[in-house]
Amino acid sequence: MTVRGEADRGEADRGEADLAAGARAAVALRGARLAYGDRVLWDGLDLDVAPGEFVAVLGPNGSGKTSLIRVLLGLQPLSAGTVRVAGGNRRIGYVPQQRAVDTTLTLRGRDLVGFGLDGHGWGLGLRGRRERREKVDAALAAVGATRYGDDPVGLLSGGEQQRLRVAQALVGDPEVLLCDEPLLSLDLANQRVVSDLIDARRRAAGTAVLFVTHEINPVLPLVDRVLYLVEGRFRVGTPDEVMNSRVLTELYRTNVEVVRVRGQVHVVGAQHVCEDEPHHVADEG
Ligand SMILES: Nc1ncnc2c1ncn2[C@@H]1O[C@H](COP(=O)(O)OP(=O)(O)OP(=O)(O)O)[C@@H](O)[C@H]1O
Repeated sequence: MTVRGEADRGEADRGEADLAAGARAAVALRGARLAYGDRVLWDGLDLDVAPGEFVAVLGPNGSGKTSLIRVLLGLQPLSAGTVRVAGGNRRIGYVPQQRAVDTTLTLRGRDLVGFGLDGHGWGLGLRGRRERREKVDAALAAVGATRYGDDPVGLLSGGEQQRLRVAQALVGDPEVLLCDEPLLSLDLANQRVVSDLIDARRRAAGTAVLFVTHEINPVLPLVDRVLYLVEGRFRVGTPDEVMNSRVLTELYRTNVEVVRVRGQVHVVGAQHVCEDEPHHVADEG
């Protein structure tokens, strides 16, 4: 048992409350630091993502968004701090960027979705095979892909392929869904379909969502909180708390104006920071 004096009790109680919140969270990062050599992508990152919460991860090229996803997938160790994901790596769904698939790919949609099921525990028996097929059928139906579930993936449109990737990520009933620019190169209608599918899932099943994106507007109505990364600095908060001129000017260290037009957020003046200047390391979190 640890004995502590009055003076440090407040601090310790806060620490315990923090630990309790972390234990309930679907994703908990504490004092997380990621550096490649002497280049620090982020440091001192504390983030709890609650079950069912939708967190958008924003930031310019090279700010470490994909690296954060890799840490959560267990593919990249932290340089310091801790990371915990509910259910461990087996309960994570992952939706990658939409990208062109070789048109000669003869793999069927339902096979692609089936890759999302852990091969273990299903057995080779009839019952295992039937349960597996039912799960895949349900996942195909949930994303509206039943019609083309038996077609070769290479012949499907980008939007249809992306629905299958969402089905693949969801078929294993994940507690955490990690999405890395899943709307890139989709038209507006398909952006809407894919983001609505993800939103429906987190509402129905309490799946926590971390959603990396360059463009917040297509998901703005769904976003509970934003993690905004810029050159080693970051802010976490609601879209209103983070996506405003004062906070983004601090983050980018240049004059940035955030304008809201018809419910959309437009960031003016930040683009040149990531396009013209080499990415460099900031020394603070
Ligand atoms: N394994 C690695 N070793 C060294 N540097 C790396 C490694 N992985 C990524 N980087 C560098 O870290 C930086 C952050 O990369 P990351 O892909 O996480 O950024 P990002 O925010 O997702 O960028 P983008 O928006 O361009 O996709 C990049 O400059 C990248 O070159």
